[in-house]
Amino acid sequence: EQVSGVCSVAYGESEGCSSSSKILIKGGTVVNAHHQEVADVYVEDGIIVSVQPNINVGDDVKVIDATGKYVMPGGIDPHTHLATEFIVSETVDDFFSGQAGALAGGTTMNINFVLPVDGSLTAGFEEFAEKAKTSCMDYGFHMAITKWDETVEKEMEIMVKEKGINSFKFFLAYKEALMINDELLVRGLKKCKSLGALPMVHAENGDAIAEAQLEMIDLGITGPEGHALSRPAVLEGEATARAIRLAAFVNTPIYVVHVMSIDAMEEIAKARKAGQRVIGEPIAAGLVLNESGIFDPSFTVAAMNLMSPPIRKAGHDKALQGALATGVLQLVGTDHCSFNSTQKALGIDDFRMVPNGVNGIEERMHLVWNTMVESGLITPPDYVRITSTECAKIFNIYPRKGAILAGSDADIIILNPKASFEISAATHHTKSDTNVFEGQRGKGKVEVTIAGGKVVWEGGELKVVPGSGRYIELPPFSYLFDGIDKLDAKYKSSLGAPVQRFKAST
Ligand SMILES: NC(=O)NCCC(=O)O
Ligand SMILES: [Zn+2]
Ligand SMILES: [Zn+2]
Repeated sequence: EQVSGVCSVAYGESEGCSSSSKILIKGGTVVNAHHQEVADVYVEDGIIVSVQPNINVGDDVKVIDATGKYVMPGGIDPHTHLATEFIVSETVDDFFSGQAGALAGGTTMNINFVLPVDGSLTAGFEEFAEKAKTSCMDYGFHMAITKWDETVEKEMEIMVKEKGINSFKFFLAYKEALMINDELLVRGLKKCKSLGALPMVHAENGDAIAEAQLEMIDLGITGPEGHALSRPAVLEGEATARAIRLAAFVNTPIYVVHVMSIDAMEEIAKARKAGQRVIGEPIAAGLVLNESGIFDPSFTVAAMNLMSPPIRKAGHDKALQGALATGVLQLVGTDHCSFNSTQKALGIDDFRMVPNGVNGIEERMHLVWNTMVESGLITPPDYVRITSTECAKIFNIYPRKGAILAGSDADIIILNPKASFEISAATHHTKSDTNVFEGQRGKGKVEVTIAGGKVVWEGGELKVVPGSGRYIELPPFSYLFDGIDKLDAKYKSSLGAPVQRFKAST
C-alpha cells in the first residue's frame, strides 16, 4: 500500500485536509472539448464560479500559477471494477485505494460496475453503496445483468427510477459465471430502451471460448498464453457484430466496452457509418500494450497481462489509436480490475483460474496524453473529449462534469506538457504489487488535481479523505436516445394492417 499523505481523519468526514475552498488557477490554457483559451479559473465551495482572463481575488484565496500548462476537466473513467469479487478473487483495490491512485493520475470520477448478489440487483446495489462509503472522489454505478426473470425486470426499473443507474452491462462471455444468451440479451435491450438506460456489452463469444479452452488444456497449454490463444479476435468481432445487430433489431443505442481488436472496431465503424448509435470504448491497456506480455516466459508478467478480451498482437493498438483519433471510437476507459501477483498465481497450473484484469485507473490520463496528443494524433480539446466530456455526455451528467465552465463541479487538472512521467509499481498509489505498464514513460504530467473544489494532488503529494467522494446519480435518456421514438414510429407505420386471408374451402 503506497497511498502517501492521506489525511488521518475518520471515515465519513470530508473536512480536515488543508486545502482552501477558494482557489484561483492563473494564466493556464483552459481546455474544453469545444474550445481552448488562456484564462483564469476561479473556484469556490466545490463549484467553478468564473472562467475569464485576469480575475482578481482577495488574500483568502489559494492561487495556483498554471502559466504554460493546460487546465482541463478531471478525467472520468467510465469502466472500473473496484472492491469487486470477480469470479475467483476479490480485486485488490477498494474504492479508496483505487480512487487515490486515480486522483494522482488526473482522474476525478469513475463509474464502477455493480455485480448483482445471487441475481439480486437491489442486494448488489446495497453492497456496493456500502463499499463505496470510503470514496475519496465522485463516482457513479453501472449494473450488470446476469439472469432474467420478472424480479430482475422490476429491479431494473427501480435502479433507473430510484437509484441513479442509467446503464446495464451484459456479458456475452464468462460461460457458467456471468454469461447470458441471446434471448436474455434481446429482452435486456428492450427493457433498457424502455427505461432510457444504455445497454453495455462485453462482446466475446463465450460458448466458442469454452470450447477453445478445453482444446488448449488437451494440448497441454496451461499457461497464460492459453488464455490469449483461446480468445482470438474473431470471437470478439463475432460477438460485437451480434450485439450491434441485435441492438439495431431493437432500435436502441448500445455501448461496447473494452474494444480490444481491429475486428470489433471495424464492426463498430460499419454500424456507425450506417447511422446506428454505437459507442465504442477502448481501454488504456489496449491502446498502448500488445500480446508480448502474455507470452512472456515469466508467469508473473504473463499473468499480470491477462485480461478479457485479451491484449492483442501489435498493430491492433495502433489501429485503435487511429479509430479513437478519427471518432470511430468515442472515449477511453481502463477496465481497472487489479489483482496482485499472489492472486494471479491462483492460475499457475491452469490459465482458466488466473483472475482476469489489469490496472489503469491511475495511468490512463498520462498514457492517453502521451500516445494521442504528444504524438500529434489529436489536439488537447480532443483529449478532453475522449477522457472526460464524452463520458459525461453519454452518462448524462454534462456539463456538471466534463467541462471547465461556470457552474460545473470543480474537478480540474493542471497538466504540464513539458514534464515527464514514468510508471512503476514501486511508485504508483494503487495497491497491486505489479503494474502492467511498468517502465512506460512519456511527456505530459498531471501536476495538480482538484476534486470537489479541493486540491488533492500537488507537488507529488496526495491529500485524500475517505468519505469525501459523492455518489453521482446518472439520469436516464441521455442524448443517445433523442429521436429513437421517431424511428420506432416510422417502423410501426410501415407495418400496415395484418394481411386478410380467406380460409381454403373444403
Ligand atoms: N476485463 C477483465 O479481464 N476483467 C474485468 C471484468 C470485465 O470487464 O470483463
Ligand atoms: Zn468485460
Ligand atoms: Zn470490465
